[in-house]
Amino acid sequence: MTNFWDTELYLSSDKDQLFEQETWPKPFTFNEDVVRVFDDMVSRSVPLYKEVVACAVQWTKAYYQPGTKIIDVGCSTGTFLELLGRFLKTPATLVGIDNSEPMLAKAKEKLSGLEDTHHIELICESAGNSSFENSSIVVMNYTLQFLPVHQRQQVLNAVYEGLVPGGLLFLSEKLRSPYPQFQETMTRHYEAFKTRNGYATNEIERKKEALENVLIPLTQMQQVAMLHDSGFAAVDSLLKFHNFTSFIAIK
Ligand SMILES: Nc1ncnc2c1ncn2[C@@H]1O[C@H](C[S@+](CC[C@H]([NH3+])C(=O)[O-])CC(=O)[O-])[C@@H](O)[C@H]1O
Ligand SMILES: O=C(O)C(=O)Cc1ccccc1
Repeated sequence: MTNFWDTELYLSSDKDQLFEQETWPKPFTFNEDVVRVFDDMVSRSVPLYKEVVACAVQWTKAYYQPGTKIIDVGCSTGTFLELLGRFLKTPATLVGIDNSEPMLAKAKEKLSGLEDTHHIELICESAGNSSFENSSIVVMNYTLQFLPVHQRQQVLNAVYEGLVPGGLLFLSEKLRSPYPQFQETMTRHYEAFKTRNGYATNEIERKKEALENVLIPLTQMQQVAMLHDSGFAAVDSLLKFHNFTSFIAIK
């Protein structure tokens, strides 16, 4: 098998040209049009996307406890679960949760090759209603940021409650700096990253408007405080590029 760090993610979608067209999703939502281009959109819009997914796999392999569940909240098209399923040798129960039906339809297709090895469950529900019972791994990459701010603590509380002792939460979020000057510079550098990845200025501006009040970033201090308040004692950050950060938290 290919060396882990040389392996490619299983990405399959059309090119993201949504915000170049006459109409675009405003407010932003994960509808069929977005799902059709999602893998290209996420990999060109999230800094270090491949590295984050790969790190989530490595940490999952390090903290997985046989007989428990591995849950990906906001699993989208199943990219993390697919990479994990290929590299996790012990048969496991892999659970993908997402509230977008078209995302899960895509995930089902992507994960179909792993059904002989792993037990796969795809659940269409809002993370606010999910149970995390008997899980040793909960991955939540760029999903909490889409929940209303007042619901986030309750979801993290439920994750903490559901994890078995020694269990891991791997959380990635788009954050904002509490210092306006840093926030402004970070945004500029993030937009330059999108430009380098082929997005035109009007695409960047339109998407920014569409995401207003939909993707609500917290500061790192607010996010870490929420993790501690839900019960996690050990919380650390693992990767950060501009305003995108990944955290690990152990029960
Ligand atoms: N309340 C909710 N409940 C459940 N799912 C939700 C909710 N709100 C949004 N979603 C789902 O969360 C996912 C967010 S994308 C995650 C990327 C993935 N983790 C990846 O690593 O490829 C990140 C991004 O698009 O920036 C989408 O699939 C939504 O349908
Ligand atoms: O924050 C942004 O500007 C993004 O484009 C991140 C993102 C990536 C994929 C779907 C929605 C938001």
